[in-house]
Amino acid sequence: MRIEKLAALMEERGFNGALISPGANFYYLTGINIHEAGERLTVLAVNPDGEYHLLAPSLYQNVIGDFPVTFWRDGENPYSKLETIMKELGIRGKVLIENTMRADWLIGIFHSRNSFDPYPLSMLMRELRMRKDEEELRLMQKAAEVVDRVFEEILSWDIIGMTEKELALRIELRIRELSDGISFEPIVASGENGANPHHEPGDRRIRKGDMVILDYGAKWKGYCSDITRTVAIGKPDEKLVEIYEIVKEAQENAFQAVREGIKAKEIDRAARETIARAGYGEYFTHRTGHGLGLDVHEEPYIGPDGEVALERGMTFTIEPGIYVPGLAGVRIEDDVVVVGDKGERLTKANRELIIL
Ligand SMILES: CSCC[C@H](N)C(=O)N1CCC[C@H]1C(=O)O
Repeated sequence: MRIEKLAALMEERGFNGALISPGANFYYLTGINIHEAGERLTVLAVNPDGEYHLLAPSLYQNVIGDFPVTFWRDGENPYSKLETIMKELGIRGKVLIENTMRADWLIGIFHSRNSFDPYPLSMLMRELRMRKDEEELRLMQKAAEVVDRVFEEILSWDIIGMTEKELALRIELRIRELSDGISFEPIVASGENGANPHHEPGDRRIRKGDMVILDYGAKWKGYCSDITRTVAIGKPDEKLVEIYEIVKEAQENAFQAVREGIKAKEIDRAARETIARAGYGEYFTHRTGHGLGLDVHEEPYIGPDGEVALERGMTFTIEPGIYVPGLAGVRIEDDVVVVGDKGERLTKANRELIIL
């Protein structure tokens, strides 16, 4: 069981407990999906002996099932109940805290039981979650198939004249129809807006001569996919074709570098050197990729500082880009898994320059 694996690591590293709020780690450890806990305190407490107990709001009574739990009702003070749970499990001293726990919960916990020294839970969870097992890979493959299918469908839509917002909404709707939901809000960046890698779709209408970056992802039973393709609207300018081909080559070179044992930064280097050699180094303004799983951004990060040595079952994106202010952006992204002496693409949509 995953909670036992966490407890064993806690014991080995000298931690006396862990406090885990809803999110990817909580779901990974319990299989329970707490949707929208919001301000209502919800915490899983685990000790190094492998004992655990959940504190949850009573409105989740019908979601939690057969799990050791104390419920609290609106109007009660949940912090004193959590204090009791922590005392019973002997949680004090070096305690791991979910990195994304809300600050108001943290403050409440500190005030009711301040006898602990906090450490980020990610220190241990990254070791458990970075390598995916067969079942996780199967779910990630399903999430990847959804985004490949959506790309095929986009190619048949009449997108000239649509605003970025309209196209993003249509992509989101289609992802939601085919999967358990989006892994992040789709990015549609047309023309000069493409120079912002995280552009928020706006009212600009897609028109002839544009390069359009489409970056979106689906979720399948919690697991994420994340794909980017850049398409041309009408015959593109020669410079844009040149940029497209450089990004495609950088993405391929990084993919070819994937193998067990190599450090993440070597994958980044393969992409970065390709773009720098072509004279566009200053226009590649982000890391080459990021780990992918229950979170859309997780370890291992594929950047110039990536010291993680790749292992079989690790999953991440490879997504170099070139962003020229005032002109356009091009990014090509696939989801990849390490399978031994090579990588395998989970996303397989056409990477050639497509002119719509
Ligand atoms: C979660 S929003 C961004 C999704 C996108 N695919 C992405 O991860 N990136 C776009 C530019 C770089 C990269 C990132 O590291 O944010």
